[in-house]
Amino acid sequence: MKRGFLSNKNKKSPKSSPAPASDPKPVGASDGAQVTAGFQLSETCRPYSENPRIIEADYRHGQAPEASHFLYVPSTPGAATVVFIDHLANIQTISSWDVLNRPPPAIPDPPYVLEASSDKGIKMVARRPIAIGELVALERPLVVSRTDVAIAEDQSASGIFYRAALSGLSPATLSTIMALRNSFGPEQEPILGTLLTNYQPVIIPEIPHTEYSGLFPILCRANHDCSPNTNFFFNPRSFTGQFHAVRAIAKDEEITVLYSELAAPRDERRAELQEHYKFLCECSTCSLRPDLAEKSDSRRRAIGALIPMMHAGSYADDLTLARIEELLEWATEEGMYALYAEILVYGFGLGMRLGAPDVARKWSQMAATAFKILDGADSPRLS
Ligand SMILES: C[S@@+](CC[C@H](N)C(=O)[O-])C[C@H]1O[C@@H](n2cnc3c(N)ncnc32)[C@H](O)[C@@H]1O
Repeated sequence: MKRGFLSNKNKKSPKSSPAPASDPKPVGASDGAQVTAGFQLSETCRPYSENPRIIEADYRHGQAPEASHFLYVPSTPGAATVVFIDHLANIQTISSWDVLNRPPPAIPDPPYVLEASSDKGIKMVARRPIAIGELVALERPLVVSRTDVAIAEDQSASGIFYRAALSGLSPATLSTIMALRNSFGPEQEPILGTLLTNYQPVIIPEIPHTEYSGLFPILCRANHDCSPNTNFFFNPRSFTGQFHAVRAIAKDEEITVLYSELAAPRDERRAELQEHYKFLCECSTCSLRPDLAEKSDSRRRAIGALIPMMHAGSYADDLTLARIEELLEWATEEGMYALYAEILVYGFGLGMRLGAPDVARKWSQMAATAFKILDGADSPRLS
């Protein structure tokens, strides 16, 4: 899956009313607000409930269904390690989830270390060989925000909204967030710049049709590669972000993940990465010599052309099993493991349509194996 971007940059608040004239100030101590220097609830915030600890982000929205609220977990003032930013109805749903009261599972002997890189800031590196399908890293998010969160214009560019949202987190959590990389310069408010640099996509099946972004403070240290060696999967059962190795990773090899659209030619991938993450990709695929780069581009284009049909479940009349075989081979050689799995599912459908049940069965089994490698045994795609 493509990395999640916030789509809130110009999102208007649900109901606009005049901005308050004065600077933001903390609400009274009696409401239990954790106030950290520079991070405080704005004067448009007001407590909604103490346990669960929910703050209405902007009372000027009145009872608008899409008015933003903050939920802090755990509720104890000063102890929160996660903030959820969402509409009230979803916030109330989330606050009832027992999984958030349980510690996440731990990997006893994590196979990675974080190191300084010569050119990319911090990087994640394998400290021992990692097997294909191995769970590499796992952690809870510190921030989970719906991607289309409504923020009043007077609170967005100034950072008031996000300072308020983060103000209820524990000081240690806040420090962790503020130590993360911000690849945006003065063009972006610093907290939003940090979130945009590091967010990963979160799908919460219990809340369908809503996209979320999550801030995972270790996972976000992994750099991008156009043929990544891990897949990011958000596991709703444990409410954790996870990296699963999609091929064997050697000791000392950098652990990478995908930030961009895989099935796009190099120039498009680079343009997208430059725009959203402010770097020029020089991964091995982007650094191929011209003839090989052209070959890679045409293969990725061909796979990309299939995606709308895969999503629609439609099949061209002239599509053959041999063509699917060819695309599977290209996806493997291009290191596009997530798309390889999707093509297998699509090929299963084609095999059934063309009266080739043996081929269909083989691809269905291979798809199940691929999903287990990509997401682990909890993959929703295995059911
Ligand atoms: C989510 S952070 C990754 C971790 C980051 N290296 C750090 O120091 O925390 C994203 C930022 O890392 C850098 N980055 C990630 N992948 C890169 C790559 N393949 N080449 C160069 N810089 C990269 C870019 O500055 C990008 O905006």
